[in-house]
Amino acid sequence: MDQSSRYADLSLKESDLIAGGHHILVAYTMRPKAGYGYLSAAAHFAAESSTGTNVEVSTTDEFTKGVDALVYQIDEARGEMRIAYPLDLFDRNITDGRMMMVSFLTLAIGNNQGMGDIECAKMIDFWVPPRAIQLFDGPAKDISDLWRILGRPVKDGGYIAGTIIKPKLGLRPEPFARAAYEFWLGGDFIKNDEPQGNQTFAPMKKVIPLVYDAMKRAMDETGQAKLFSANITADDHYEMIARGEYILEQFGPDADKVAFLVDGYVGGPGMITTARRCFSSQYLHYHRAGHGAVTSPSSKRGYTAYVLAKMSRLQGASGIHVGTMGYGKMEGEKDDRAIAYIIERDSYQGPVYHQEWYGMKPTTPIISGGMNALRLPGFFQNLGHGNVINTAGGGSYGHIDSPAAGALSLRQAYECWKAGADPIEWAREHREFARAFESFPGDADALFPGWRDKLAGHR
Ligand SMILES: O=C(COP(=O)(O)O)[C@H](O)[C@H](O)COP(=O)(O)O
Ligand SMILES: [Mg+2]
Repeated sequence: MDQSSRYADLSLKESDLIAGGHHILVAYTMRPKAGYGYLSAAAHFAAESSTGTNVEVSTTDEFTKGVDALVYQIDEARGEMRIAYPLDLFDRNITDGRMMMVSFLTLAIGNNQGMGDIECAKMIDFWVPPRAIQLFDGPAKDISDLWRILGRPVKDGGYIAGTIIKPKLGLRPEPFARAAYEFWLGGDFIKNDEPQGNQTFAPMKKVIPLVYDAMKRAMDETGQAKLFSANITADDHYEMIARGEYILEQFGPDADKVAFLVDGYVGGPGMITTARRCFSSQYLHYHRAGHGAVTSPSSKRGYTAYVLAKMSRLQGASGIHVGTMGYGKMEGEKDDRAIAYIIERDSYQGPVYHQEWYGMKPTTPIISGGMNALRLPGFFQNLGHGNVINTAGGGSYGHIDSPAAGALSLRQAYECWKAGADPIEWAREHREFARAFESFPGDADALFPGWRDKLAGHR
């Protein structure tokens, strides 16, 4: 059945839809299966994503048609379509009338992901009107809160040197806390790796008091504040709250130095909102492990990493992983910069839509995955600034001198970029940075050919 007379209106102008502010606009790449026309497949997609199904139903009335999603633009040659979703389609809380991300996802990237006449469809951008910006929580805390705790300027407070406790699993409580202490002697921020929680060999109620003790000792030793991002991910929201409350109680007077990490892609929007609303005084760290299943450029379905990051700001993530833009170990490209810019700026032209955030707090880009001091100067050069959290697990615990030296090498790498200095020259004056060349010789050879000769006598 061709539904294009009802679910498509190619005379609609995007500028009018934006000026009206009554729709969420979504851009997809889409290919129909062989034998299906582009517009009729797109219209069926819009029907399944809003009011319709594959046949006409007798219960439809005139009001129903007013909340149809409408295909307003197609480009068959490029395989792209754009759909306008009326705001009224989206579910609202009974408690406070607010919008929820899960409703956006069930419509805009729900049943339409498995349709018989659609070969593949992937969301590449979306635009939310001012009213929807008002109705999503947005972040409660942002990087300025961390800078304040660290005693830095609250604007452009700069690079936060972080790590992930490694090995990923298999440390018992004492070695875990020791690993934390050793990094904090040189760095600012430690996160649980995303699967670390309450394993039987490292029970949270043993680990957390030891981590707090390690933090206090590191703060005494260095005279600096330290930050810990604790994983409270759990299927059951009561369990998440129990973990969060336990951790805050244990950190007592230093509870402001605790962030909560949530595995938000595998856990879903409900987990993020549980953390956002139950612990609105804590920095909310969105870990996106698993996202590659839908965001990878090799995946022709799902949504992009840009879309994931943009959604996380609406949901209220204080920070989200944005990849390493080709400088680390995970998939990524230099122009993944957009993923950082859309969450940290108040106004940004994305791949399709220009978004205004109307003062919604920013979400920090968290740079993680195979990073070390040698890879950082190029990374900052590409991004154009260093106001990020960087967590380097292997890059810290893989430093041949110590985790503290690993942490210092990261900070020195930031300072090298900030000074506009040549990394080899910088290494002559900065020992921990120089020793990163010895620690990661494969990277050193690839990034700084001839480094051995140039640094000879300075190591
Ligand atoms: O544990 C790590 C990195 O460890 P290491 O520093 O040892 O590589 C993170 O889970 C990934 O970086 C995910 O980040 P992203 O979602 O940005 O890819
Ligand atoms: Mg990890």
